[in-house]
Amino acid sequence: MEIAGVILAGGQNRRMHGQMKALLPIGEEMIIERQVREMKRICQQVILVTQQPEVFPAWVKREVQVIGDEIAGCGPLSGMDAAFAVAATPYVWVVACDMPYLSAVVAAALKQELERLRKEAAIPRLQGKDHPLHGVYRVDTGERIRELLLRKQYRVKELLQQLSCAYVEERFFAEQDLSTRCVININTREEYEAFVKQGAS
Ligand SMILES: Nc1nc2c(ncn2[C@@H]2O[C@H](COP(=O)(O)OP(=O)(O)OP(=O)(O)O)[C@@H](O)[C@H]2O)c(=O)[nH]1
Repeated sequence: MEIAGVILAGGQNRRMHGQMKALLPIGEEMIIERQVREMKRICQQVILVTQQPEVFPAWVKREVQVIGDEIAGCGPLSGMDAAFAVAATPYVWVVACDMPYLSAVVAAALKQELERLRKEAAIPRLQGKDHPLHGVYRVDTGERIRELLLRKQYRVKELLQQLSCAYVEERFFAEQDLSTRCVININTREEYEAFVKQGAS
């Protein structure tokens, strides 16, 4: 598939009172376990970008490449910048560490769409909202990310404006029988508790 998976886990988890969201259990597994398993279905390389490698269990360090931000703490673009620099594939699938339902099937479809339309990124756009943190990018867009960081432009929205993007909407998901729940993320304790209560699996 020529694609690397990137899990961004360098945020401050403020809305979760500092608790690392990647380690939250959903059903039998932690989110990170589900994510690594799902990414390995299509990715030759899986990269975890975090400033807190010590909180992750030892198996994570065996299974994935753990790196830190180079330009630290400026939001998701910091993690993307570091990961794109070490990715050894032409494409990169980026996710946030708080997405339990990320989908390899969706990522593969995004990559195909990106190639078909000869774009630089393929981004889900659902109910009018863009989801760059379940997006597929050409790895050479890393240069643009670095430039943005050096100009102190830290918004992912800014990156999307600079790239030629294929925006993939509900119709695409429906036509290919893909679930849109891949973009769900958990930001707060309340959201997490609601998730567990409804018996999320
Ligand atoms: N590597 C890296 N990842 C980041 C950084 N900032 C945010 N992220 C990740 O990007 C994703 C989206 O981040 P947010 O939800 O905006 O921030 P958060 O830290 O998770 O949560 P809050 O502090 O509650 O806003 C999460 O997976 C974060 O871990 C950063 O500076 N570096």
